[in-house]
Amino acid sequence: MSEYLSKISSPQDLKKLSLDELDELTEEIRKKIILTLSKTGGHLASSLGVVELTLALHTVLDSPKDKIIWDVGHQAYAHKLITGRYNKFSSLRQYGGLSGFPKRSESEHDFLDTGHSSTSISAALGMACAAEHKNEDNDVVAVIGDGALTGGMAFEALNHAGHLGKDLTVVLNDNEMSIAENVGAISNYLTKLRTEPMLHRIKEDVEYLLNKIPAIGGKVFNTVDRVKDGLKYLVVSGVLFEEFGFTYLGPIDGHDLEAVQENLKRAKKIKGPVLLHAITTKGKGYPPAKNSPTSFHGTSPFEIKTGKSKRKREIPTYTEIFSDALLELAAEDNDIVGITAAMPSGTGLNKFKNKFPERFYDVGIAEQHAVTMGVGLALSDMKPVVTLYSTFLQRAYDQVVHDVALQEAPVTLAIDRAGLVGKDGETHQGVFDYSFLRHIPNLTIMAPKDENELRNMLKTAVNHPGPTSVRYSRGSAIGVELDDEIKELEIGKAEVLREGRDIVILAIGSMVMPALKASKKLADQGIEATVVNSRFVKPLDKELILELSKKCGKILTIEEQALQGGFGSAILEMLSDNDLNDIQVSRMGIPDEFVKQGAQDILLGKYGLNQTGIINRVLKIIED
Ligand SMILES: Cc1ncc(C[n+]2csc(CCOP(=O)(O)OP(=O)(O)O)c2C)c(N)n1
Ligand SMILES: CC(=O)[C@@H](O)[C@H](O)COP(=O)(O)O
Ligand SMILES: [Mg+2]
Repeated sequence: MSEYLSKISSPQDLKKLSLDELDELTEEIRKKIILTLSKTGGHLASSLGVVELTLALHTVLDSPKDKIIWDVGHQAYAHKLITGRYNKFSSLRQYGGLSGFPKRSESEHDFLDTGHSSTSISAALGMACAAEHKNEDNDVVAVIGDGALTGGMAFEALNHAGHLGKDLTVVLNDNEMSIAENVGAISNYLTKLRTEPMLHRIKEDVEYLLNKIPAIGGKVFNTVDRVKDGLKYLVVSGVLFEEFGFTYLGPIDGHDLEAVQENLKRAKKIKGPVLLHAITTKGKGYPPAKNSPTSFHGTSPFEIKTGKSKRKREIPTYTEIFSDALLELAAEDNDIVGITAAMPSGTGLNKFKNKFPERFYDVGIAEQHAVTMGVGLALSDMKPVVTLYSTFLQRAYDQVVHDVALQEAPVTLAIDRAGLVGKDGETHQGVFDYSFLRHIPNLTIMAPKDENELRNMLKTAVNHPGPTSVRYSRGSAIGVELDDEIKELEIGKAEVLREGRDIVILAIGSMVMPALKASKKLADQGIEATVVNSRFVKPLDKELILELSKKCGKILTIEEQALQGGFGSAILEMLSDNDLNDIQVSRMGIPDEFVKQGAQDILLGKYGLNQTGIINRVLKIIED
């Protein structure tokens, strides 16, 4: 029974509660999050880890006057619950419901729409600068995780914030985890800060004593300063952050509400940027999530008692097919290297990591670096497979242009979660990759119709002498039986799956099978469609497509991608370039809008990208 939580409609209500009452509230918040996510799924472990931090922030600060920016935003469920969204919380991540991330359109307490990592310090700095320009007296706090701190953008922002010296607080929520184990030198450095408390004690004691020495003239003062400076290097303190121009506070126990409150108050008083290092536990309060934070980072619905997932999947996912195919290819080819940007489980590279640890690289949340590191490997005769979600590849656009394509480096971009990803919503839909890759010279762009073709495309890609990309969907593949052998495909060759006189359907990737099924139903109504599995967005099978277009005169293109600049646009361009402007072309895909959250099948249905939608569209074209 909720005693406090249901009555909290804004952070102001929190301020009326005593510490003991706030403590009880943390329990209620955790229960509510666990209960809701057991039904909806979502980012459980991260959210459970910041409950005290959230209450401390909202009791010390005065939101919405003061601004709290959550990095990535996947940990902001407690924030949502106490900022007027308690009653809507069961709609979390559902179609039409509350977003799983902060959304400015949802609340006056959300200041930045997030989902992608490492943006918080930059945005917070911009807001701190704006406050100064406008003579406004408000605090700005960025809350960033240790994983998000591996992103280059976070360091660009620290660098600049320290230089500007504006009042800004960065709360570093250090739970020693990204989605998987956190990686890199910064992560090791944070471990030192956490694990050498003796050295902190010494530093604090000596500083205290030095401050007691009366400042008789500049000489002693300078000596004291120099000793203190030297001390920073002697002991492990937050020296790295201090060198960036920040005052370092911590490390503190991020679950000790009072300690966090006190340190936030201290930070408010300090001039210039402050970094408050809070140690938290991912999954706190729910043993299955605490024991297995990676599985409960983003979870599907689960049984509360055991933590067991309720999802039943009989057909393997495309990610699993990719993961096994890569293992098979790498077993025969020592040059194949796997790269992930902090998503070894999500991309299926975990298996590769276990089997070929010496050929596996987790670069942290650093997509740009992942791509250009791949270039270095490729230009040194290795065969890198850079495995990224479509939405996160957006981060590395220039690296693909300038480093991969310009030098024709044989890098394979394995683009997972391409198309509609579902409940993560706008920030994560992978619907732009054809558009931002298609115009880049030298790149070969493929998308498979089923699992066998994914395997074949992967082999084609790793053995191709130039840059390639293969994109595949989130979730289950088609369920076809796997061929004994993985075969290379001829670059730029499409496949005619069915011949018919009334219309030519040019489908690509995930849209091929629905188009084929639709064509069979249409045949029952006397409409005969040619169905082409286009396979390549670049190079297109020009000869085949021009021939079919001239013969039939009616084309329908179908893709799980933005229509602007996508596969259908490529067909239009090709027809126009060949003076075939009288061919009737219709295009199915995602219109010029950001795709909201919801289950994948709901979203596909909304845009007509399923069997029924295709049938309706063909009927309309034929009737017109
Ligand atoms: C640019 C980008 N790459 C990858 C991701 C996927 N991702 C989401 S959360 C996360 C880990 C974040 O770790 P941390 O900041 O420490 O937060 P925690 O979950 O530990 O609280 C990753 C890799 C992302 N959101 N954005
Ligand atoms: C917040 C974030 O970016 C990831 O946790 C993402 O939600 C993972 O998506 P998948 O569930 O598709 O792996
Ligand atoms: Mg973390």
